Amino acid sequence: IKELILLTIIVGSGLVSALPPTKIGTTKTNHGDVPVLGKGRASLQQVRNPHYRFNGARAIYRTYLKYGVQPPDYLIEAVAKTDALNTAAEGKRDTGSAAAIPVNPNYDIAYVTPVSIGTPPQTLHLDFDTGSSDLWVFSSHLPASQIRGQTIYVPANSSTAKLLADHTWSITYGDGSASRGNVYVDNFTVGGLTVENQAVQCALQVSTSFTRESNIDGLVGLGFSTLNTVVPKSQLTFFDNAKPHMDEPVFTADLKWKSEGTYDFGFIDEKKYTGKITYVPVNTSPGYWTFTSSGYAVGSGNFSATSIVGIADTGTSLVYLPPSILTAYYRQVEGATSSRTYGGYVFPCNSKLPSFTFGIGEARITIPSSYISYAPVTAGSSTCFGGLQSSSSLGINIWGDVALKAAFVVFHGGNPPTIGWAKK
Ligand SMILES: O=C(c1ccc(-c2ccco2)nc1O)N(Cc1ccccn1)C1CC1
Repeated sequence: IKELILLTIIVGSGLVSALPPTKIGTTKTNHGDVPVLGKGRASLQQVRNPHYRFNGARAIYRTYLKYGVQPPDYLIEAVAKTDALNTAAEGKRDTGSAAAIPVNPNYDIAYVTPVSIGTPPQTLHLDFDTGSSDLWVFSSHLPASQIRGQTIYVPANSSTAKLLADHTWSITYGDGSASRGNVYVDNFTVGGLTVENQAVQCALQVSTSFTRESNIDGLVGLGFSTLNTVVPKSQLTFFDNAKPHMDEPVFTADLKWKSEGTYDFGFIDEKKYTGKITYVPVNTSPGYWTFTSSGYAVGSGNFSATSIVGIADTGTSLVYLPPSILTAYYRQVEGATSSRTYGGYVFPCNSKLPSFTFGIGEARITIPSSYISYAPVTAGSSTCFGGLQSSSSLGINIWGDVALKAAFVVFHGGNPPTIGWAKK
């Protein structure tokens, strides 16, 4: 009976898998292909259960029940105690969920998310940006001339703010915008998830494009911390600081066209997507969420299988792709031209636009044509600016909000990081 119990524990625990059978053929079931080993026989491949938490006492307890033997009291107590120890060992499990609000009701120029900083909490609306790794805010250190309606963070009014002496930062973005300043640490809360001693970079100077955007009070960098610009000691992003306290080392982006979406931290909300999530590898060296798309299709045309290396960037409004893809797309748009005046592809606003599909492995994400007719070049114009533009002057392909809002995107910060895409 002892050997039997031991064998039951080892196999029942799912710690080992059955040896792979020699496949003769396969038959379709709702669990995918099952190998058929001749008439009326099949063999099922076991796989490791990643969520399994070993509890030896429970395995023995189950064996007693299996043979109809009443488990002794000490065993019942042992099962409960082991479960409690497992949970305690895993530590507090935090998650957060916060709104991603378009800064402009008519055009998805950018999205902001309410955050709380300091004690008592100061609420600012920040642009969550997977294309950078600095968390910086409009602050009381800015000259009044550079503030136009933004909410500022006043570290002097926070009892938990601490200046990081002799630390400064300076960042320049791809569109030429820039900011610089000094650094505090303080409590930082997003959707109920708090990080204490988060580096909060306070702006002493911002470029005009930030001053003009009155609905953005700063940025939360969600790129890799290697990109952080604080000197002499670079600082960790909110995500890197929060990861050890979260159920899963993930955050997800569910951006929406002209409406409010969400950023979730520490969990994947199954209600926010349909079908399955397809994960692909991430190259972390550039510091961005860099991945390879498997190709594209214009409208209902054939899928062109071609590797497109690019980044998933919530902080960039549009999609920037190689010129060859742009030509293939805009060739289908009546009156489309690449305009030097407006700096990109424009077309008559009443032109019929095809959708644009991109590949994630075998999966396909389709950007509806309504997302690609981005905005009139100037208020009231009948010429519209395209949501797909050329990356030739950037040196990097960027899947910005126009693509991200067509999907549910999982930024998985595991070892190694991966990125997952699902339809919704
Ligand atoms: O804006 C940036 C961007 C973000 C962060 C940094 C940076 C410098 C130092 C640390 O981070 N540099 C950028 O340039 N885009 C998107 C983009 C948009 C338009 C044109 C070029 N690029 C980075 C992700 C590629």
